[in-house]
Amino acid sequence: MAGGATFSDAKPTPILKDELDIVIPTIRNLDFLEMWRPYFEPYHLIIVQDGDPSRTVRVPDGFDYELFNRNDINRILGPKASCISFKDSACRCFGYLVSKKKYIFTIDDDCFVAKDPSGKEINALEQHVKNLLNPSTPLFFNTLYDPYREGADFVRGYPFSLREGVPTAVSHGLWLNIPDYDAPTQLAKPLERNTRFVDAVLTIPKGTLFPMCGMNLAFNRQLIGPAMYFGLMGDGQPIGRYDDMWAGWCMKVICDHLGYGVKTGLPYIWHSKASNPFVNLKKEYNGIFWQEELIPFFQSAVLTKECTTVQKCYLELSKQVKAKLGKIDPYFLKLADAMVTWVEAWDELNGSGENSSNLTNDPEK
Ligand SMILES: O=c1ccn([C@@H]2O[C@H](COP(=O)(O)OP(=O)(O)O[C@H]3O[C@@H](CO)[C@H](O)[C@H]3O)[C@@H](O)[C@H]2O)c(=O)[nH]1
Ligand SMILES: [Mn+2]
Repeated sequence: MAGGATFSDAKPTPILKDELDIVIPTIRNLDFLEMWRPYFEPYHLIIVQDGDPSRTVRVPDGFDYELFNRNDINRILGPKASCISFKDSACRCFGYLVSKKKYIFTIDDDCFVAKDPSGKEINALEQHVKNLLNPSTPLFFNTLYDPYREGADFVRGYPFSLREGVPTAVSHGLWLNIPDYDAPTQLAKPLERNTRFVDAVLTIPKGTLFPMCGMNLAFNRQLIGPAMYFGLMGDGQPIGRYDDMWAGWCMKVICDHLGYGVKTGLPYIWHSKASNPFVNLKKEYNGIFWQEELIPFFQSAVLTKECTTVQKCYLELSKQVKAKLGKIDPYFLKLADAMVTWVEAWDELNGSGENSSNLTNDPEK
């Protein structure tokens, strides 16, 4: 062909390369990154080292990262460090605080690259970005799942007035192999593994809460960052393994109020490690019965029209936590205060977000 097209052999720039940070909480070495290298190497990592700050975390060569241990958290936040959990994966939210990027992907260090039924490796980061850059449909359920996906669309009867969708704030990925079961379920079904790959992304309808798991999660930090506080857990706290749940409930109430969407489904990661169910039972047991009162609280939480920014919504929620949940346990009074401290720390490091209510509805902007 005369003058045939020429193709440079330059690799395409990884999507959102300079707009996304990968946040990893860890008490281990990070050899797991070797498997993720093709997907993560172009991105900046924020490693939050939990536990003993004098321990050295081994990070494979070639990654661009910042590492923060407890000494760094205390140095950067001063007294406000009290809102960041110690000896619990909830510490990861410090990474959201110090990031300067528009998007966050957080992943646990026992999560590996999964394969789809065809045997192809799943680029979890790429799928999360697709989920975040495409709108959500929380106001009317599309029975053919994600209408913005290649080869799908809105089905007959779907109102055209709603087909623009709303900006997506959170993309909640799932897990093959070890599913995110609570301790009682883990104890009852120790050998159960999740082998079911469901090729779907769903928007969680407005007004519906869900159990958000933090091990394979991405979000638009600019839209919803101040709400992604992983509640006080671990050392000195009467509850554990409910940090991500707490964040998910607060976040969803605020997304519903501000008109943002939350998706769940693809991408899958391979969760390799079943943590000890007996240890988990000790951590979770308060949460297992407290949640029977927490869920109705969030289901009935009302945010007024004065709540025009995420911070204002979050501070209003913390007031309601203090007023209505303190009777369950004094822990919730401490948690309500920690929620305020988190917003203060967020505003100190990132500005008050007064203009965040003027965010465009264009998920690209
Ligand atoms: O004290 C700690 C314990 C762990 N980490 C880091 O946090 C993640 C998760 O740790 P792990 O995989 O051991 O914990 P899981 O029982 O699988 O639970 C996690 O998965 C979700 C719930 O199922 C939720 O994300 C976690 O609770 C790893 O990166 C550890 O290194 C920590 O920082 N501090
Ligand atoms: Mn795990």
